Amino acid sequence: MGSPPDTSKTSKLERYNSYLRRLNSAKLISASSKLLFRFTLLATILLIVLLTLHYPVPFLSHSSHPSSSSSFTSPHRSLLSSSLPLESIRRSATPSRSNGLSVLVTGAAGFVGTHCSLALNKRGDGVLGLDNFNSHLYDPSLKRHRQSLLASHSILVLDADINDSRLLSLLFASFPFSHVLHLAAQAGVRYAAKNPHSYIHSNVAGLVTLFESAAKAADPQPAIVWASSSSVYGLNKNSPFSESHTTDRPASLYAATKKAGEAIAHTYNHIYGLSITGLRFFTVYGPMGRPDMAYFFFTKAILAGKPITIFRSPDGKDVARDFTYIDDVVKGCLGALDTAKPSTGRPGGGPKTGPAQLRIYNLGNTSPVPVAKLVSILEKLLGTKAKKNIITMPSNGDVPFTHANVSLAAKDFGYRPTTNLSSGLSKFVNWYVNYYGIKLKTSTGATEAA
Ligand SMILES: O=C(O)[C@H]1O[C@H](OP(=O)(O)OP(=O)(O)OC[C@H]2O[C@@H](n3ccc(=O)[nH]c3=O)[C@H](O)[C@@H]2O)[C@H](O)[C@@H](O)[C@H]1O
Repeated sequence: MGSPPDTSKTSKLERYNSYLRRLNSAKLISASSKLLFRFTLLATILLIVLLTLHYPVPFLSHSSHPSSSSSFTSPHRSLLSSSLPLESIRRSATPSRSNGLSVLVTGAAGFVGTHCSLALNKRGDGVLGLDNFNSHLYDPSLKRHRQSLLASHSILVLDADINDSRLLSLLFASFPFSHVLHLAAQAGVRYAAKNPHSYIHSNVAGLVTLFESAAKAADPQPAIVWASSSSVYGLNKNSPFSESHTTDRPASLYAATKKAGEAIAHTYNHIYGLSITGLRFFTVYGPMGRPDMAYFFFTKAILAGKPITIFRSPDGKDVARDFTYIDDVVKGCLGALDTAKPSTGRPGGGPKTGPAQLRIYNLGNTSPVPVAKLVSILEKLLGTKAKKNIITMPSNGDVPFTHANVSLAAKDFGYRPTTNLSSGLSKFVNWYVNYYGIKLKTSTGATEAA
């Protein structure tokens, strides 16, 4: 019998060949992954270049723009850090008086935002404004007008949404704001039934974005004063409304989002030590006001000879509001800013060093006036009779009356409203006829367009 063939050499050879095959395929894989990596890198760079060319950063500063709008369905693109006008921001936000505040005002081209920004600037505080100039409630050309007015006082208003967390973080990281006056919000009680998600977007998501950025990106953390609303009292029957009353029966989604905001404020105060003050505004009116509010569109309709609808409560009583003049509200906002204590959180959202201030105040006029009376004041001021259509208040989120007790704000920062509805509306009408170029023929006669 012959000896079995010697296979040890052939199997060694096979093992060596298989090793070479593995090595080659590994090289192939590595070469192709390198190629893939380079290709991906190149494609990404190309994409970035293309995006930058096609979508230039939307930035508006002191210029007046005809009509740009944004909404929660098409949020603003974030401002890139390289395109932030840091020098203009610094100039606008730096106080001109010693120990002045440096305030980031959100909603600065809004009604209350504009008046507060002007008042802060007048006394030497620094102001940087943000506004998204949306067209939800009224034609944003009035917001552009307010922006131009602010620009004439060297106050910069950036075209930006409070949901832009990247921008907010950049701003907080770039400038040490001592305070935030947060007035950007989706306002309007009845509009909430038409566009509910805009309220969630601004009053809930936007508020969280602001608190997050202030808590985690700012060093030092600013103190925050923000706009809540009298509407949180909802169907509360105790009058006058006091901060100690329960607010668990909101009548509109608007009210519910403001109430949610107060709860969210509590959380950020508790966890991150943000100093937060909520101000419950009571139907604020005056020059440069909101065209969607009753006193404003009643004026327009009366002058045009068109009918107006006046609501009566379901029990047949007059509907009444604690109408509050803008200058009084501005004094309240400044008082709240001046008495706000610093936040106690550590930069980067670290644990707070101790409890921080958490406050809520009513800012009202303390004397409710029936809507029918407001109309009769307007009739006198405009010299024209209104065509009135009186109906029972539809179930649209409205409440029958509001009435503020302001003793807490009076005690803590000397808040004392001084303007009654007649003199406040007189100032509004003067502004209105000037702004829209309307001539009142005589003090008691008819009116005509200029
Ligand atoms: O304090 C607030 O928290 C809110 O104030 C404001 O809400 P309101 O008090 O509802 O003001 P506004 O619409 O001017 O109606 C005034 C009166 O006219 C009555 N009203 C209204 C419309 C109409 O066609 N007829 C009518 O009688 C109506 O029934 C009411 O009695 C802000 O808009 C809101 O954003 C929020 O800040």
